[in-house]
Amino acid sequence: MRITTPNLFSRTRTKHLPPTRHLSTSPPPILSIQNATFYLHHPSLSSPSSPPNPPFFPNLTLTLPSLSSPHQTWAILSPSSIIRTLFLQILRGQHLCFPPTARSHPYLTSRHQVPDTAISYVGFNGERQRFGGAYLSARYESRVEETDFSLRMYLTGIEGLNPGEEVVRERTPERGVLERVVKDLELERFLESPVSLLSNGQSRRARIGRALLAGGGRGTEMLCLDAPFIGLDPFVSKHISSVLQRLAEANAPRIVLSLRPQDVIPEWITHIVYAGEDGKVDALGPKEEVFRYLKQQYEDIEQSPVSRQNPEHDLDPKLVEIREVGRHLSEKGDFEADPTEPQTTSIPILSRDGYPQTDTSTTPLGAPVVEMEGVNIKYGSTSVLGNWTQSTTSSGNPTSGLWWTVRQGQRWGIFGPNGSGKTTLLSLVTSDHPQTYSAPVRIFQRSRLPTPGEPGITIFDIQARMGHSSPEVHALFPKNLSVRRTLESAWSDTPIMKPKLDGEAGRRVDACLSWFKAELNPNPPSNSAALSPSIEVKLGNGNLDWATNILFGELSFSSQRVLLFLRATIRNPEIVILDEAFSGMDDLVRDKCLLFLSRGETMRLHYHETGPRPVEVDVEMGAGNGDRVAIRGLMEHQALLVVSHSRQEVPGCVREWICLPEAGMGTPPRMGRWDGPVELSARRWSEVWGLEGESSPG
Ligand SMILES: Nc1ncnc2c1ncn2[C@@H]1O[C@H](COP(=O)(O)OP(=O)(O)OP(=O)(O)O)[C@@H](O)[C@H]1O
Repeated sequence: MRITTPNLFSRTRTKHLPPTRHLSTSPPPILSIQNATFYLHHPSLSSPSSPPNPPFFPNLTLTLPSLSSPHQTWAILSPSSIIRTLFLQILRGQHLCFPPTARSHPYLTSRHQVPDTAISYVGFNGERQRFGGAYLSARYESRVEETDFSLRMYLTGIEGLNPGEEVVRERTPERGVLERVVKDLELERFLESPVSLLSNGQSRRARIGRALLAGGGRGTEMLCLDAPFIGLDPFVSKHISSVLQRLAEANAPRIVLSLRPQDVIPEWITHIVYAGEDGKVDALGPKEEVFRYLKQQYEDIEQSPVSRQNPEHDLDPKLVEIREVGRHLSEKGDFEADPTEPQTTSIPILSRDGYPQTDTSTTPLGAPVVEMEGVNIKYGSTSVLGNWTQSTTSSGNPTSGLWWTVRQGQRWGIFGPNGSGKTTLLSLVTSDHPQTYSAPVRIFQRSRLPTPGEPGITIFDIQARMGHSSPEVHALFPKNLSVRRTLESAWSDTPIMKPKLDGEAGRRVDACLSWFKAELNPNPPSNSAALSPSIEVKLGNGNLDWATNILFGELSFSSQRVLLFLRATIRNPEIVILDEAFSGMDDLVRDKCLLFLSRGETMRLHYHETGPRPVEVDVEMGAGNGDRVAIRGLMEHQALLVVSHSRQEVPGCVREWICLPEAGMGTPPRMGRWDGPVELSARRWSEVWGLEGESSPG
């Protein structure tokens, strides 16, 4: 049974909080929205057979000043990536506004500018693709194509081979502007390098720099940055935040950010718009006021008599949302929630993927699947991985290069600052890196080159025994494969080759599609919420035709990430590599994937009054479900390698960790072992970053 608390959210009208006074001599606002509602398609064209076309931000009233005292800098805070992006797009004049005159850009109009060019948007989905989309192996070729453009060319937008004089004049930044932006973003040493070589963190900074320099650095009045801190290490995040603060406070340009509830909200953000998953703005105004409102909502839910009397029942989705947002904000110290009465419950605390605070269980370790014995990866004279001496467990003596062994049954977290070599390390495991041939690396106990009495292992052997999801795989994945074919491609050598499927493979594909249909089917039938996936599978009710008709490229970014995560894990391969695999997913979707990674179809997350809790599916369905389970999660013969910059995205099963040093430091990597899931202990995360005793870096 589902409990709703109708009165809690009866205030569906936006909470408008007191406005800041504008200077009497102020120029007109840069954006004015007066009681407007937005649509993706014209509402009069909607028919019962057309895709859903809900109104967004209904009856929104919002004014962004072009200049104000005290200074205002706005951010949109939402748990939904789609809503965050839509909001920023709406600021730029995109999407249909009703009534059409309700949205205007008076400041731009007074200067004969148009939002399309004067307001820039920088999103961070599919970054690699925009950098030329070379496959990962191409990134490591020692000779880069001469036509590959340099970071300097990318930043100015002068990328063609023979740009016209006018283009060059228009795009060349004023003297000193390029140098300042490059210095601020710490990109000086990469200026003449091909952009295809940049790490994820470096390319993120490059994209911000390019937006700042658009039109020669003269044209951008406002810069909308969509979740700019995803994928950045805590130190780079701090640095970029201070650069943005300086720009925002100088109005050069004005900055609007989108933020996830778990992001550190920069101190210099003064105003917030909070919009829920349903696309409605619940509150907007000065940050402190919005926090006060969210805190009140959060505490109302925590103390709601309706849900307290029924702690074992699922909560209404809106309550789940506010509760999750409130939990993130109070954990980060954005507000201090009043302690609720302790719950008398005998249920032990578990991470969202079902691991206890201190985990005493042991997974038997099997054979080594990755062995690195003194790896040092260099380009010319610059070493990017392994430029250190390290004590090895075998000899105990300091030896040069990276020494690292991964065994079956181990779950590793690979951490380190942006540019420290995490992706390079994984490219040696997947054998995408050409130096895998010469470096002392053994995969599945074999080298790439033959050794006396033993043939070398081929790339097809290696990749058939691995599942891999990463931003690079995502950027290059063929967009025209159907949802079903995407999953089936786990059984083929390359995504476009015909997969070799058997009955078991088909059963697994169907199980994933049923379990994740809410996340993967953008046009669910109206009655689809009635049954939980496990019950639907049991009853054989699930019609999965949609998965053959919908293409990978038609899904949202978050759903594409879900699909690639499933493709990496569906076969239970010997090595699973999840490189930033959960970044860009919305919180609740990510939690569902994390639980599926470890427990497959055997557990489901329930959102109770006492918080989200994984429960055995057998309990939900009655005993006897065991024989119907096609996917049970990670198994003993598998090794897991995870790269993430965000604690929330690290699976609860990860125990071993390695933290690579900042490039050029010459210090060895630090390694350790956690005694439980990192989700339940900020101390464990601080340990990785060498910050014990300090507040958690995120
Ligand atoms: N072919 C190449 N030539 C020169 N330098 C390269 C090449 N390929 C990668 N690099 C450099 O190697 C360093 C390590 O990059 P890598 O992508 O492995 O870092 P990372 O730890 O994964 O970073 P992030 O967290 O930002 O994703 C970076 O400074 C990158 O610019």
